[in-house]
Amino acid sequence: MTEVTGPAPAVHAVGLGKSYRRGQWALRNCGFAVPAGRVCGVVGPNGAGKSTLFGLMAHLFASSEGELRVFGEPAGTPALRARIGSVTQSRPLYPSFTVEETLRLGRELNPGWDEACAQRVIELGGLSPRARVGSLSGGQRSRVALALAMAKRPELLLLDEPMADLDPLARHDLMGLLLSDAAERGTTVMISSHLLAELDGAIDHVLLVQSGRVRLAGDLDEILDGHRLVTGLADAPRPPGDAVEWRVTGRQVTGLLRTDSPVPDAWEPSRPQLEQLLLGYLRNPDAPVPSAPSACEAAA
Ligand SMILES: Nc1ncnc2c1ncn2[C@@H]1O[C@H](COP(=O)(O)OP(=O)(O)OP(=O)(O)O)[C@@H](O)[C@H]1O
Repeated sequence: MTEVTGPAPAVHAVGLGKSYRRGQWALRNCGFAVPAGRVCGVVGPNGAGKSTLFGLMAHLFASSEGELRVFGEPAGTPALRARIGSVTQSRPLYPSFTVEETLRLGRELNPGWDEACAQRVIELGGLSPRARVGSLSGGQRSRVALALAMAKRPELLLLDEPMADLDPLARHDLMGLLLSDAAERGTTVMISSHLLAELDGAIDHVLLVQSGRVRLAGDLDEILDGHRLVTGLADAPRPPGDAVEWRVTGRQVTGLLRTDSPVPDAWEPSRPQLEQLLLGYLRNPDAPVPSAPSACEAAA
């Protein structure tokens, strides 16, 4: 269980689980807390349970067990609806509406609507306001979905692979806009992506979901500081610390260790990059994980 003191976290899960079919758990016994104002990257392989977690946070469906609180309130209360903006993987939009009509709907449904923000996101992509949503490309529809979610001015922005079908320049521009906007307003952002390099430098909190478990959760700097990437010769005695993985390349060995202690002189230590850390854990689903808040049972 995660003990949390001080102001309520933006998202707090305790023993959270979701089963779509009896006996099959998409998520099980997940515990984590994301403080308000953070940009949290949600990463993990296909089928890990990320979208399920986003669905629970947005209360698209209810959990099967455990507790999920958003800003201290149980997920799904009517009051939370106005405080959460969400882009789901399916990007549900009305295909017969034009871009302009879609934004008008957003404006009418959301009291805190920020028209300038919506227009900025749309114009950055050069979209015609009169284009029908059904005639847009996947990336253009993603942009409309993102404009709706951002212009709502939510306190928590849930973005499930929002940039997946955008071209590299559009991704770069929109990520910049999203991050500067979130920093200015103190918005909590939860964003999933398979592009780990894209998250590097953008997130300050991380949630690694694998096989329905949360394997790593916490402040990104603290997690990186708690690991060492070490390089040495294959026959050198291995340094102490829990090894996430060892990889041999010729006579050289590289290890990812869970330790913040100095390593013996025979080993060249460095702080891992985000991608190196996450790939290490993803390649080694049975590697030891840091104890406590994030620990959860394997999905059945
Ligand atoms: N509506 C559903 N009905 C039944 N099973 C589902 C449903 N949605 C997801 N699942 C199952 O739950 C598990 C987690 O799926 P989820 O979509 O949450 O993974 P994900 O991490 O978002 O994957 P991806 O990276 O491919 O988007 C998978 O085994 C999936 O088959």
